[in-house]
Amino acid sequence: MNVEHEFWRTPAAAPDAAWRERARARQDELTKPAGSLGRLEELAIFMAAAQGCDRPAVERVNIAVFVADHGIAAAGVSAFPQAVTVQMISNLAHGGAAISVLAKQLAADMEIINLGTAVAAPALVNVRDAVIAAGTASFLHGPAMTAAQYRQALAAGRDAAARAQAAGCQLFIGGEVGIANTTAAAAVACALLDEAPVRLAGPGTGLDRDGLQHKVDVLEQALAQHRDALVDADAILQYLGGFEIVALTGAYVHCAQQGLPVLIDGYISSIAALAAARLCAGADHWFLYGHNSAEPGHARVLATLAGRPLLDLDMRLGEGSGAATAVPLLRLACALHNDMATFAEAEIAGRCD
Ligand SMILES: O=C(O)c1ccc[n+]([C@@H]2O[C@H](COP(=O)([O-])O)[C@@H](O)[C@H]2O)c1
Ligand SMILES: Cc1cc2nc[nH]c2cc1C
Repeated sequence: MNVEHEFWRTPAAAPDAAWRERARARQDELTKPAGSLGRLEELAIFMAAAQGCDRPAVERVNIAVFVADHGIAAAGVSAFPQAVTVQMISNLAHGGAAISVLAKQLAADMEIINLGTAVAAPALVNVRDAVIAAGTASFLHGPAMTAAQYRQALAAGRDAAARAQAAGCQLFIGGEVGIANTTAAAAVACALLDEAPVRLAGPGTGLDRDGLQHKVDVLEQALAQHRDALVDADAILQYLGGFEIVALTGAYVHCAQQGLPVLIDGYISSIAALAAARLCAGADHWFLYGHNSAEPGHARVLATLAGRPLLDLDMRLGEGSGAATAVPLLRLACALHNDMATFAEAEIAGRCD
């Protein structure tokens, strides 16, 4: 591996403490009892520190949806057939996917990035071709991807984040689609957290009880088989991850290194965020968490990241949909911070003490 090009090893600096303190002082001057806007105050303070300014904004949002297939799908671990992944590329491109609708409502820029499906996707003008292979290999039979493919997937994510930043984006959202990716993500999380599959695997797209038991069995078998190889986060992602999971990881690392705040989506995205924090010291300082996924293992992953999701709507779709749904809250938090009158401006009496 060429050490010079291992961008994911460079630590991320923390958001600016001086701007954070200035924003906190402003919040205390606004016409409300201090702290009465609760976490909306914290959100605005975070954005002011992240953007290094006293009037933060979340108008320009970029959503990058990474799509890839998974060899582990052949083990029967999803409620849906693998063909859905490639079919969803067309749906995303034609505006029919949930995230397409949300992106339009938010006036967000959306990129669809094809990292490789079992059946090749049709060429579509608004789908970026970043195909690495026709999906990963099954991690029941060997590593999910080669070391070269791992680096390629990280770089695909980094490049998407770099394009977003070059376009002036103020908030980055990563989304994913990939049948069976809750199994790959669970495998990565089990290895990173040294947890048993029964604690982190869930129904995904809708497995029944027997289906979930089979998924747990598959995960136990794979983790036992690769135990000696899973020496660090790089090996864990290479052996057990998926192209879209690794691309999300690369995108989050780059955002953090460039000081671009990220709104993390659900189960798969949060596991990529955990991996990013393991690869790149300080990356998680730049992460906000959009929602609490209904996938049961999500809470355990968020607890490790000390992430407090903004919404709890029983969503479990992926695509970036939970994060996108939380964007209006961030916008409102910034509007309150920027536009409310201070006590002095409104000539309102302050606290008695
Ligand atoms: O993001 C989540 O919390 C989430 C939870 C469950 C399922 N998903 C989506 O469902 C797909 C994976 O589910 P599965 O059952 O095929 O592993 C994949 O396309 C994900 O985007 C996403
Ligand atoms: C239809 C469908 C849409 C999705 N979007 C993300 N994961 C998905 C899984 C399915 C099955």
